[in-house]
Amino acid sequence: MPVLTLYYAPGTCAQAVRIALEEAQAPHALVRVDFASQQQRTPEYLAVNPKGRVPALATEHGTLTETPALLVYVAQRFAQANLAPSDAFGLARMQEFNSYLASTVHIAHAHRPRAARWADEPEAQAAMQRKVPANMRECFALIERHYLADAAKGPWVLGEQYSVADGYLFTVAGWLKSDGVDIAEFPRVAAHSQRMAQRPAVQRALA
Ligand SMILES: N[C@@H](CCC(=O)N[C@@H](CS)C(=O)NCC(=O)O)C(=O)O
Repeated sequence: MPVLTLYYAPGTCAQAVRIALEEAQAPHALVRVDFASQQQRTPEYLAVNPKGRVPALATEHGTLTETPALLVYVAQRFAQANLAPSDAFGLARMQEFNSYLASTVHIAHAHRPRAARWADEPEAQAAMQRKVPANMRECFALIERHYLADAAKGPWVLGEQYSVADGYLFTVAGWLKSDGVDIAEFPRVAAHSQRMAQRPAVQRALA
């Protein structure tokens, strides 16, 4: 019986953690949370994660939430998989990138489902949804010109070293289409996603 259990829903930020677990070849169980039936708001699931969100990762020490925390946990627990830099600066750079995705891209993307709950305020709802593509473009333009600017450093977010940040970028880039943005507008992000799609661990995580 695996010690780790990942609570996830397909297409969500939990995919980044699935990719990390697959890359680490970490024994784990999966529990799919059914958003269609609002399972994330049931008392049973709120007992797992009081925030009513995925991902959540149950461990023998307790349950962790927040994607960047889960990613660094998997990287450090399965250190032999080399999914994070071991030096202080490199690790902080990876955390910087993951925090950027969580605090900007994720928020921009989440405006669409959150607006759907504002049925009693149709104008505010429409205004919020209209802004999603522009907000996503702003976030990805920064990723393209800042984090992926120097392709000569290597194919991954941190350069030569593949890390859990790559699975996170791949996951959020997968939201562009449904948010009304063509990934081709960001050629470095598009090339990164193509490289990611070829990794066996990513293919297992998406299966
Ligand atoms: N800050 C959290 C955000 C988690 C989050 O918002 N997850 C979304 C899926 S990507 C979710 O569970 N949404 C369900 C809901 O809001 O009802 C993280 O980084 O893990």
